[in-house]
Amino acid sequence: MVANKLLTLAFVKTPTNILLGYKKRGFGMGRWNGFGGKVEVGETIDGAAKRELMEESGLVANTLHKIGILMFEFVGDPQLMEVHVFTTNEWKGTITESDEMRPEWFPIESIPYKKMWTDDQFWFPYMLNARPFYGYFTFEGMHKIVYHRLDSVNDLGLVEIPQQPRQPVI
Ligand SMILES: Nc1nc2c([nH]c(=O)n2[C@H]2C[C@H](O)[C@@H](COP(=O)(O)OP(=O)(O)OP(=O)(O)O)O2)c(=O)[nH]1
Repeated sequence: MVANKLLTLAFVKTPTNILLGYKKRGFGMGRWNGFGGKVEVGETIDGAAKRELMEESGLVANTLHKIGILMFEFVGDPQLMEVHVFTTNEWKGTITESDEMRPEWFPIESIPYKKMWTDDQFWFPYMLNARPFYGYFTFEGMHKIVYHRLDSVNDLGLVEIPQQPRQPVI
C-alpha cells in the first residue's frame, strides 16, 4: 500500500465571479483551475493551501473554508490523489502571474469547463453553492472518467478517506 498523495486546491470567489489560473506547466498544464499543490513535509493541509494560493496567485487569505475532499484514481497507478478543496471570499494582496499560473477572473455563469479537468463540472456546483462534498473519480488517462461518485456531506471531518484504489492494480 502506498500513502495517498496529499494536495490542496483553493478558490477565491465573490458572489458573481471566480478567480481561476491557467496552468502553464506540469500536471494539468493547459487547463484552468483553482490554486494548489502538494502538501509538504511538516505542513498542515490548511497551511499548504494558503502557501500555494500565495505562490500561484499572489493573494493572501487569512481564512480558507474547507468545502470538499476529492479522490482521484488513475487506472494502473497504486497511489490515490487526495485533494482538499477550499474557498475564500476575503483576501489581501495583488493578483500576480507566476511561472506556473496565469490568474483571471471569470463570471460564474461562464466558467470554462471545456478547458478544465473533466470532473470539475460535477463538483463545481457544490463548491459554488457552499455545499460540502466528497467525490471519488477514476480516470483512464487524463480525460476519461470511468467511475465516479459524488456525495453531499454534513461533516467533512467524518469522511472515511480511502487509502487504496477501488480497482486492484495488476
Ligand atoms: N480542478 C481539479 N484540480 C485537480 C484535479 N486533479 C488534481 O490534481 N487537481 C489539482 C490539485 C492540485 O491543486 C493541482 C496539482 O498540483 P501540482 O502537481 O501542480 O502541485 P505543485 O504545485 O506542488 O507541483 P510542482 O510545483 O511540484 O509542479 O491540481 C482535478 O481533476 N480537477
